[in-house]
Amino acid sequence: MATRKTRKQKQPAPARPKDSGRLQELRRKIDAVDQRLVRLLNERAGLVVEVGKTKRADGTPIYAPHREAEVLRKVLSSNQGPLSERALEGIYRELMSGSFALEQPLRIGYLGPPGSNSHAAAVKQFGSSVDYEDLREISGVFTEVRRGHVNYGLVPIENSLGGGIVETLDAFKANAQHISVYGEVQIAVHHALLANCQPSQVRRIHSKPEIFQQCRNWLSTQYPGVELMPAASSSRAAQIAADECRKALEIGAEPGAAAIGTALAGQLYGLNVLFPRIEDDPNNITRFVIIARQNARPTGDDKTSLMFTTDDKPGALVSVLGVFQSAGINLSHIDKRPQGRERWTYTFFVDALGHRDEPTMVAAIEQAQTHCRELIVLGSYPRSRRIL
Ligand SMILES: O=C(O)C(=O)C[C@]1(C(=O)O)C=C[C@@H](O)C=C1
Repeated sequence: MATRKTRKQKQPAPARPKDSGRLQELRRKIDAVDQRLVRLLNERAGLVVEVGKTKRADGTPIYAPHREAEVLRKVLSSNQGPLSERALEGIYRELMSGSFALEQPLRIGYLGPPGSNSHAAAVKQFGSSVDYEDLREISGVFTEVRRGHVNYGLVPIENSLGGGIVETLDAFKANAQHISVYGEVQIAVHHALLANCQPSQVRRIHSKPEIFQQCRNWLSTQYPGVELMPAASSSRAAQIAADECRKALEIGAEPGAAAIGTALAGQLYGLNVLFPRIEDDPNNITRFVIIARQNARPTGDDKTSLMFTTDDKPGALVSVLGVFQSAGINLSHIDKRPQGRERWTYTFFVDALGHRDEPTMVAAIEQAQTHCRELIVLGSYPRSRRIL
């Protein structure tokens, strides 16, 4: 019997509700504004091209944090809304990222691989029009800046929960004569538990030691006794955990490896987010510094980072700090690392509010030096007040 082909009836496409006349009119207006915006953006870009020529002719650094701070201050203070400050700042950061491409392409080194918190901070600060180089160690970021293989580097310096990042402080000790702090960036940091197994199957968690510290309470409640494996960065930890899972599956074993890292690292290396936001403090912030081979100019709202070792005598540290107190200079950060050559002597790291070119700061540094074996100004740079 001949089968009768049932002919598919062509269904009429569901009627799309027509945009109202009002919506069409508003969109026409937006299109007209966009045309004006593009003209204005290119007028700005034309000026930036000229700035680039001038800078290249006289050797002025292309990235100018003091000028960026000024641009953002002026733009944000003239903003009457309804656009939020955050949205406007994001637009301007991306605009200035585009400026680098017009003036001279920039290369930024950070602690990788991609998907790390350093990567997130670098992209928030430098936008999408620069080149990035992911480096394996914090010390490697210093080396590459020093050698000129990258124009700038971005390294974590302290976390609001866990304190100082020892590798960065030690790298400053090793490179202080050649590297300047050129800027700072603060970002909100959220950690996720990433794995390819059920939560109850996790046997081993990889991450950066500082991150274990930032999730200490959560880990001790959820995973007491689980093996914590240190890695150079959280994104490296995600790569390692993903590799271990793959190998376990290949031999038919249970994939018990997990990592603590960003949700982006999970996506990049093929791990699921088992638990998001496991940091003990929901307002977890990490401060990064931008390192360079040049000094940043004053803006009127700056910080100066200093590194010093004191004389081995009672009250030496108090004397140094007292100099800043007497000068009315606020200190926003203090940290210490073993000095390395003599036991129980320390290298101190201090951030003072003000620029190294300001007369009160010049005098205070000179006076502080009299109480130190060695004092090095690591750099002055615009103070960052916003969390990106
Ligand atoms: O004014 C400069 O020095 C510029 O290079 C221009 C510009 C900008 O787009 O406004 C771009 C990059 C700098 O870091 C600062 C500002």
